[in-house]
Amino acid sequence: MAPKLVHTAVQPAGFTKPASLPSRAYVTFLAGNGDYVKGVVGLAKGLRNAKTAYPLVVAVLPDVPEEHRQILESQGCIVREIEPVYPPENHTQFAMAYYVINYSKLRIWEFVEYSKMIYLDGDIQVYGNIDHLFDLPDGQFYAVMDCFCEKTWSHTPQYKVGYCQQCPDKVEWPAEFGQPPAPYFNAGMFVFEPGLSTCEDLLKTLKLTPPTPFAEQDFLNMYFRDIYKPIPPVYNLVLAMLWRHPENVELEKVKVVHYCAAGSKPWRYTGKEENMQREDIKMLVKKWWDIYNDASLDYKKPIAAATEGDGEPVKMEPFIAALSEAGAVQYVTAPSAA
Ligand SMILES: O=c1ccn([C@@H]2O[C@H](COP(=O)(O)OP(=O)(O)O)[C@@H](O)[C@H]2O)c(=O)[nH]1
Ligand SMILES: OC[C@H]1O[C@H](O[C@@H]2[C@@H](O)[C@H](O)[C@@H](O)[C@H](O)[C@@H]2O)[C@H](O)[C@@H](O)[C@H]1O
Ligand SMILES: [Mn+2]
Repeated sequence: MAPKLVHTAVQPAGFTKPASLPSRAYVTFLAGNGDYVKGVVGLAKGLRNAKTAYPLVVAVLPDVPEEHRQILESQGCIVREIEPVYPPENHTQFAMAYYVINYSKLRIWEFVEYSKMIYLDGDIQVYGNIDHLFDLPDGQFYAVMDCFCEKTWSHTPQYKVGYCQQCPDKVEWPAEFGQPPAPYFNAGMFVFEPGLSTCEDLLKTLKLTPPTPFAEQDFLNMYFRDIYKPIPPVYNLVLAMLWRHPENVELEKVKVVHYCAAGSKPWRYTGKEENMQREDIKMLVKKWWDIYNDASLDYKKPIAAATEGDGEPVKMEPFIAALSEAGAVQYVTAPSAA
């Protein structure tokens, strides 16, 4: 079913897309009326800070309140409502109970006005320009490999034998277990091509696939297994890599940070959970807040170019001066951090 266009998709400045570029956009997913909207505001400002040429589309579930949608639009986001997607009836124990809502992420394959998109979780921040990923060859699914060492993986055979794809030589995959697991990606960030037939097939296949602990991440890994191409961890630093595989991380080169470790969501950070008092974690949380609170990164609505009758552009300065004197012109600022 074609996505309901709840808000007219405008090409906001700050994400100005040169006319010649093919239709590309970043896309994230927002559910509920809770605090993840802060994550998405931070992401929108981070992409602006990284000087991306492309807009940020936010796929929102119907339960995202109008106030949150307006906050996102005031930050230059293109807000698109999607229909929820639920897994088949199941008694699966998801790694996190709320993962059941994450299957709705699959709706982004319906955004066919874009030829290529980069999906980013709302708890991700972009610290360096990654627009070049849009130029990766079509027909593949690009994402960063995950790590199996966190407790969230304790249900798996690899966790039980201490095998991790991040260090395949450290613990041999036991031959009696058969083939080692195929390369497995973290579904917080990926480069993909929307397509209605792919979307239909995803949803049809989902109906026949028993849910598993990592919900849509497991499903996407199974579905795209044959065209999955790993990309370097600089494009999605799963924070646990800092203590699980520091030898695989060059923090100064990291462009994308994924605040998915327990206790690391910056807008909820208390520092109480395991690993949360690490200097690198505290630095990365501060880095996120510096962008979130930076008013210079708030979206500034472009003033529509007006022209005199003879087609000459009108000089806007005098009008702006008069309006600002009257206190009528102000830029929307991000919601308070409170
Ligand atoms: O209450 C919620 C939970 C999740 N999400 C979205 O779903 C994504 C995946 O969830 P999360 O990042 O918490 O999973 P993790 O990567 O931490 O396992 C989030 O980044 C958000 O974009 C949301 O909008 N509201
Ligand atoms: O719904 C399943 C979720 O699975 C993933 O969560 C992470 C997180 O659980 C970490 O705590 C684990 O350590 C990590 O391995 C795991 O991938 C994605 O980041 C998220 O976008 C979503 O797909
Ligand atoms: Mn995440």
